[in-house]
Amino acid sequence: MTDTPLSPTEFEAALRAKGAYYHIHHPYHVAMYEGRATREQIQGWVANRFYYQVNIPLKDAAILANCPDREIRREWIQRLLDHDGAPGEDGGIEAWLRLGQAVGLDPEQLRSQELVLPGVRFAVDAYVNFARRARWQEAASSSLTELFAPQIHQSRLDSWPQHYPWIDPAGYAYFRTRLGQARRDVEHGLAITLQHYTTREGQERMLDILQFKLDILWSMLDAMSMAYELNRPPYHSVTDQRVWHKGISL
Ligand SMILES: O=C(O)c1cc(C(=O)O)c2c(n1)C(=O)C(=O)c1cc(C(=O)O)[nH]c1-2
Repeated sequence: MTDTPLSPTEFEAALRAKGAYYHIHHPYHVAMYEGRATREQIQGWVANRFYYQVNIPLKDAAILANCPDREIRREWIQRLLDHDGAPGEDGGIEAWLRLGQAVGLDPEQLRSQELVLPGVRFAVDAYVNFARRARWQEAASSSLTELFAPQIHQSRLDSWPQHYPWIDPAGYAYFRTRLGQARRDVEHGLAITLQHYTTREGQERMLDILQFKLDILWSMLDAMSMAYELNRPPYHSVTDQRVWHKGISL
């Protein structure tokens, strides 16, 4: 491997090239987008993704906790407010609960996490734990899968209403709100990343970190494919009960 660092333009292009592995290309996502998903598959996705939603603020709080730079914290804290809601306002988690209702799920069932598959839980937990332990710049840059997120939110807004008339359109507000929030997050995350990784070794490491994050998103959908497409949820060969753990609080 050469030691010559990539220029900021080349480095950004290398990051964007990782979009080839974004979960927008996962067969589970493609099926949802193309209108081939069943009601149970959509509900399973919404219920499992809820675990990602509730963990994003924990992940961002971990980044804040590790970051000594006040200017960065002042901007980063917006991400917590986006999901948790500023005082007196609803945030993304409430919006996701409304998406749940729109697809026929009871908010209490989402909150109970009883549908969250172990594979999804482990993948999301890996993201939060990485943010707790990594240098804040590395954890911040791992959010850059959001480079590709506006396109995936837009794909749902464009295709779901026509394919799934049974979904209450009020549920789509989350995707619409994220279009702008993700673009703003990316601007900040990209600025931190381009400034922090100036050696070739560092840049290669960052590309590995981005792949780790892509693996998390892909693995979540793999677990959902097993459960809801192949009808092989955990322990399917021994029971049809959801016996798996629902999170161990420490
Ligand atoms: O629906 C999606 O496919 C998707 C993907 C991602 C992502 O790429 O990590 C995020 C989101 N949505 C999202 O809604 C969101 O708030 C979010 C925060 C982050 C992050 O890493 O900090 N990713 C994502």
